[in-house]
Amino acid sequence: METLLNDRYRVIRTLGSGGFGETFLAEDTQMPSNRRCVIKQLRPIQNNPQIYQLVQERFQREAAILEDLGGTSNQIPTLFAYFQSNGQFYLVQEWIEGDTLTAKVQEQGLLSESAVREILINLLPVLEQVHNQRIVHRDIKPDNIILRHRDHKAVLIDFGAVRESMGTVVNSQGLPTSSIVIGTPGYMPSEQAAGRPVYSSDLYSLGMTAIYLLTGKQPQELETDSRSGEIIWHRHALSISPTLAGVIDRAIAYHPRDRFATAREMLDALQFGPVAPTVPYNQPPVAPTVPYNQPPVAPTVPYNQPPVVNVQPPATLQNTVAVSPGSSNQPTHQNTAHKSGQKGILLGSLIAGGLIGSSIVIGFALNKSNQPIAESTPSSTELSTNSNDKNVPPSISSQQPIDSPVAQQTTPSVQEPVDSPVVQQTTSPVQQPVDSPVVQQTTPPVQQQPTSTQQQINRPSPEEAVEDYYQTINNGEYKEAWNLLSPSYQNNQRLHPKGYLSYIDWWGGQVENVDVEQVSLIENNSETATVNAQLRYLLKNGKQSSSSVSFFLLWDEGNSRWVITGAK
Ligand SMILES: Nc1ncnc2c1ncn2[C@@H]1O[C@H](COP(=O)(O)OP(=O)(O)OP(=O)(O)O)[C@@H](O)[C@H]1O
Repeated sequence: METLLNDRYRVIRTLGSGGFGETFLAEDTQMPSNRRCVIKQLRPIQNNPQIYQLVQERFQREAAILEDLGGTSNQIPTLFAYFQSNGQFYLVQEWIEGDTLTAKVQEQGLLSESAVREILINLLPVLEQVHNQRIVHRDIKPDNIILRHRDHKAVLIDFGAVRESMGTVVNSQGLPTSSIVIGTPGYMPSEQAAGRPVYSSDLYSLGMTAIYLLTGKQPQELETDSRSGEIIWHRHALSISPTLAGVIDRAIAYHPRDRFATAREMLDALQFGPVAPTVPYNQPPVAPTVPYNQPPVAPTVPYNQPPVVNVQPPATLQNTVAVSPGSSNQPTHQNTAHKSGQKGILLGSLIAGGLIGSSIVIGFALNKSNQPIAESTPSSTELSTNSNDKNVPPSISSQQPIDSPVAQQTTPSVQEPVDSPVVQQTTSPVQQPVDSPVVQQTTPPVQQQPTSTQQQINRPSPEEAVEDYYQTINNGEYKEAWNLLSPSYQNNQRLHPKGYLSYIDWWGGQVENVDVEQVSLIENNSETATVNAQLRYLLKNGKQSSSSVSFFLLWDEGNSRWVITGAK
């Protein structure tokens, strides 16, 4: 049966379907040529009339930005129109006839160095324009770059901000903010995964894209150096020049300050090189970007996670995901990112590097299947996310993360709900979510670092941190609670196969309340702590269960809070 969207656009076929809705190729029946166009359907994450108005406003704002962008570069699809229908939002865009870079590699094999250089040289001026308009694309990857047939130019599609507007919620201060961050595991650097994208986040994604073109390897297929966290990719592209390798290395540096500051800088290095690579080309990637024991400044992520290498991710990990942003209202900014310091490097690399692949930050929603997300009972155990496991009551095991999602329909066993992570909100400077995901904000005020004495005085106890974590959940502040988990925990694919969506599916969808019946400190030093907690879950279906969980906490100096790095 013929579908006519908005009484105007005749759908020819579906191009794809993601977590936000479908994308159609259509023809415009109200144009003399019946010109073809791409219609992207977007569904708000929350089906809530109060939120709808906010989503609408934000959608309009972001669409206006897209219109501007399309008008300034012919390597960005023109926005023809936008409309709303049946509670859903639609963008009508120029159809770019061509092949995505993914399709190109799949069909023709690896690209040569000169082809990759040409693509980069072709795209970097576009990115420069985008960044000059204070916009971060947020989802650069081979799937989102189309080589246009007519002129062989690279066209950048699928800007993240409009999709991000679908995650608009009201924060605890009553202000609209986005509950999600858009990005693709492996292509998205850690600061973006934490909700603080900067311009060079796009350069990172472009660097990872170049690696894919040269090696055919998705980020998750690349190993990460266990000491430095750097991505090991040179061995898969031995014949490329030191100049290109150096440019890519610098683009994919874990820390934004080690990357090119601008797209223009990267372009110049590519054209006029050489640049000093973060890791000398051909040298075994042992040397970290910065010394591992360099004094950290406000780590945003724990650094003592076991390194992971060569994780084979599910194929879906190339998909764009929506992720809970960092709990910061602070605008995305490099100053903020600088605070991560060295501590963040290893973990970040784990994330950015490819570990990600399997675990990253992953978001949610965007599961391509339209199936409800399996949410596992949060338990220090993790509920398996295998389809076979979906109906199995989660059990607690040392391997199971606490708040893993699993679509669990059965009555939780006593061991089931365990849960989760931790961290304390009260003393941490609250990082506010960025208001407009699309527009890069200006420099946030630099947080003052408390003195060590102050820190000791103000530091909440680990037991309080665990209690506060559950209080946050009981208050329905799921995003805040999620941000109390370390990135590696958030990114645990086993526990959070759909990232934040898995998390809220469990906590918001199935758990009514959690009582922390008892907490006891097992171990505590200046950096880490272990807390045992006796938890009692009241589920929305009326069932109750109890479990005893050990939480592992890491003191996050920069944010003056404990974060949960694991549980069993
Ligand atoms: N303007 C465009 N011109 C041509 N093809 C496009 C355009 N926009 C998207 N496409 C193609 O349509 C297909 C689906 O696009 P879409 O952006 O929905 O991808 P997705 O990754 O499945 O969704 P999402 O990123 O929202 O989860 C992809 O193959 C993409 O290359």
